[in-house]
Amino acid sequence: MSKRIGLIGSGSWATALAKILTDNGHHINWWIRNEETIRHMQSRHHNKHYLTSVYFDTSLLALSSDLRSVVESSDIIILAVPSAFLETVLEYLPPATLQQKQIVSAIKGLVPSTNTLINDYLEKQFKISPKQYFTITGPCHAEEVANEKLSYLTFSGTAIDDAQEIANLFTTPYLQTIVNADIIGVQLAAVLKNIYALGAGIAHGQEYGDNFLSVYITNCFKEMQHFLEKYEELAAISAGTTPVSHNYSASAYLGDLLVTCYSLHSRNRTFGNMIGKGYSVKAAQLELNMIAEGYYASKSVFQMNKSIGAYMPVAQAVFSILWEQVHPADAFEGLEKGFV
Ligand SMILES: NC(=O)C1=CN([C@@H]2O[C@H](COP(=O)(O)OP(=O)(O)OC[C@H]3O[C@@H](n4cnc5c(N)ncnc54)[C@H](O)[C@@H]3O)[C@@H](O)[C@H]2O)C=CC1
Ligand SMILES: O=C(CO)COP(=O)(O)O
Repeated sequence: MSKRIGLIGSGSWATALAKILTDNGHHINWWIRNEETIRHMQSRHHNKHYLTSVYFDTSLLALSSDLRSVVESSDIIILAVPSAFLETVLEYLPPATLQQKQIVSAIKGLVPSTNTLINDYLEKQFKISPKQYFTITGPCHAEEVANEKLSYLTFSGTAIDDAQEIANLFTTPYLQTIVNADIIGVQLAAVLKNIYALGAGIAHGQEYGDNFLSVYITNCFKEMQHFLEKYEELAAISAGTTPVSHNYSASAYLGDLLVTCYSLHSRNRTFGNMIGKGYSVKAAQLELNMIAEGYYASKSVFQMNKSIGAYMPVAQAVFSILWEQVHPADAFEGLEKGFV
């Protein structure tokens, strides 16, 4: 019997994932927070707020604002809400309801209140074991999925056969899937690239050009590797093992950094661009009306890095602009001389 799929969230990414799954003929139990969005989807067959051009075969959708019933009627639970809302969304869900389920995080962020990876949060709060946990990462903007532009997603899980089975649900003519066991590395790479893309937007807003941007991204990539190496060194010391290495040239690493820094679809880049042009954080958030994960991530990574001790001048500069009111021109001037 095929596994029942539950999707949690109704922003751009959840809507894109629902399109991919329903294009493959899969039925989805879909948790949508807002009853009005559900009614609109039922009567007009699309999400009135996100990816409005995507129309659904609603006979494949069981829409509900009751999270517990969606979870209880599904075997695979896909989390696709912004990291900042994850704790509130799951707040009243009894941990027992998630047992025996496969949990797939499509979130590119850390839990901001504790600066933890999603798998660590789920293990602590819901006793989700590493074998139950999977991630979806890779360079893929929801808007291009809506237009069926060929894209690649990476499915990671320590239970590699299960990760492959989950990836197969998503493989379509416009979506290729890649599978690996690297859940920690791909999550951290996704968190960091959001910070760097936000910084790329700031640089653009400050009127730096393409030449600078390429040097900026090169240095961000180095910084990402350095952070991950230090992170793995510490993890290995505490586990008494040898450090894990990552395939940094894979598309979930370099590819996602590039697309998010360059693409005009990127919310992080757009948000940064406004900051670079002089908007306040509040004004940029209101104007964007979507979530730029890099805003929260810059603070979480700054705090995490107090114990990791990686040399991260770019992430530090983005943090100082967003959270310490340092002027973008001053922060970027500080970076200019150090780039290689
Ligand atoms: N949009 C994209 O192309 C991609 C997004 N992602 C990741 O997917 C995750 C979700 O992002 P998007 O769907 O793009 O976000 P979005 O900005 O498109 O949607 C925001 C969602 O948050 C919900 N929301 C707003 N306030 C809330 C609250 N107080 N409590 C609970 N929910 C609330 C909104 O209803 C909406 O469903 C993020 O971690 C993002 O990094 C990953 C890959 C691609
Ligand atoms: O993760 C993404 C592309 O791979 C989406 O990035 P943004 O959140 O910046 O739009």
